[in-house]
Amino acid sequence: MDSNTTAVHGDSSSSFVALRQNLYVQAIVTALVICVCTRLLSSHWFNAVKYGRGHSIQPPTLPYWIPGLKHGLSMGIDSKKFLASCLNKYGDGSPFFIDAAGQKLLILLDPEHIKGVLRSSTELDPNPFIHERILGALMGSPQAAIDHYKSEKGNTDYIQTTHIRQHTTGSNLTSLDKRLFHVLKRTIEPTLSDSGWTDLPDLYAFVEYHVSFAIAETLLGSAIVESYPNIITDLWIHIESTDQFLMGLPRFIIPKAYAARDRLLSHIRKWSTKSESLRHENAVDTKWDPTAGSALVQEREELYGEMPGHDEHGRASQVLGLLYAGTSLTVPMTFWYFFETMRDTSLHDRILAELKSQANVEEASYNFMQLSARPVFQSMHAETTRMYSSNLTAREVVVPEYALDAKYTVEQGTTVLISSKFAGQFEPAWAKARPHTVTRPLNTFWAERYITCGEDKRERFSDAGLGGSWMSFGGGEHKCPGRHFARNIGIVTLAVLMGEFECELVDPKAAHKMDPNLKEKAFGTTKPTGRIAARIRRREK
Ligand code: HEM
Repeated sequence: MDSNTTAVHGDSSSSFVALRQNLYVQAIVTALVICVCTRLLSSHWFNAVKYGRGHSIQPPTLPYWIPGLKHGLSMGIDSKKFLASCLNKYGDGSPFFIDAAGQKLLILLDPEHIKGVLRSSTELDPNPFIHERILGALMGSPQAAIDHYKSEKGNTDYIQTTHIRQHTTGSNLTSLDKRLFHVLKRTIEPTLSDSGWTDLPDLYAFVEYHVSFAIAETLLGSAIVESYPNIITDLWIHIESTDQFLMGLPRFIIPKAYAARDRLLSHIRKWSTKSESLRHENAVDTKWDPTAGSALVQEREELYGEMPGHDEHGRASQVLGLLYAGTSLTVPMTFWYFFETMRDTSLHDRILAELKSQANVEEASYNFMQLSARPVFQSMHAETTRMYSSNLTAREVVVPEYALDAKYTVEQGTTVLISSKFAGQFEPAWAKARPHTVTRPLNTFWAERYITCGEDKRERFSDAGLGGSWMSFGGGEHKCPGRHFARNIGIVTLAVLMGEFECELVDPKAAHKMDPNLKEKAFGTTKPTGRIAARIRRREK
């Protein structure tokens, strides 16, 4: 080969490489131009709808960069953070859509819109989301059970909500409180050293384990928690995988989450079958039984057992649903309820005095009914859930059109989402509804935010006027039926950790540094950002 040929080959190959590079560059530039134009156009549409006049129009969709996919990529990468960043940037009260590749989600923050939506249970229904996503995708209910919930005869939601409410109020609640108190005390006791303090290197993990265990045993009985030592670990793997299950991710992407759920469902199925045969033999204590559990779950098993699609598989998913509902938000709330009390010396002393005033020495317990009526416990619990409970309330529009206000209307099939944490931090609405509540900024914990004083100078708890702003338990017909139990779980935990034991932070200043950024995620468990060291001992009486 002569040098000329080599030169020609060299020239042509380098110009080919240059051409190819040029094509890549062109493709990248074209994609960038398309994205920038899409962003400019979608911003223009967004502003035109948001600031323009109109009647019966759809709320605007947030600006996006990628045509077709729109917000799909950001939602897929981290929906909790993406939703929070949208609310931080565009959360001035105007409704807006997020469009994840065609799946449109309407985000509300204005309390007037929120109240309207929660009141309109005929037009906006949580059940389509609950049946398909929560009971189907998250709890693994069999299709036959889901078909029954969706059928015209399936008024299961009403039945279960009424039933839970009945079992978590009045004297039934007192029985649950007492059981919980004894289980919590019993499980913590053997972990303490015989003399002096016991170190707790991670206070959150300590509270998470013991409170979850106490709730599980109170609801389901002692047999299942004893025969399945990893129940709490598996439960929290399942809870922490909620958004992946809801997105419908398959088993090969989240194998650990599916394995944990499989184990939970399999143990619950065995438990359910055993409980059923004991109940049929009339061999259970119907108030609370070590194997069959609380009256609440015994009756619930009977109720579901009579419904189509509810063999042990259908029932097990429902039991998992109850265990999940009873722990996923309650346990982190209980941690913050206790932690906020511990780190404020005057609040700590006040709460301890209240606990002592309701101690029942003969029964070695407390009058939880009285404690739960005390304004400070109620207000503190409302404040804890306002700040730390990070849940989304969901509704689906089930009528052809729903008018949010004079300007905006949404179509059938629209999913509406409300973030309790962002509603709880939306200062203009709080200031307008109850100016006194913003005497201290909403990004700080104020135990007495909901306490009012009447003419008789008596303190009262009041959430009047705050519907749509403080909505940690949702609202309307579907308002959380377990909310009284949730509050009392907090009170029982204070009675055990403060009244029966003494607990203190090793380094309160270091603990403050573990405070999470509350506006970083729109939903998901709110935990401290690192381990909080504490110590515990028996209280001298
Ligand atoms: C601090 C703890 C808790 C919080 C923040 C909480 C919050 C909520 C919220 C926001 C809803 C949706 C309400 C709506 O759509 O309007 C809900 C529903 C529900 N909660 Fe709770 N909850 C807690 C504890 C509990 C407990 C302890 C139980 C039961 C033992 C429970 C059982 C339920 C059930 C069954 C529903 C579904 C109601 C329905 O579909 O109509 N929750 N909860």
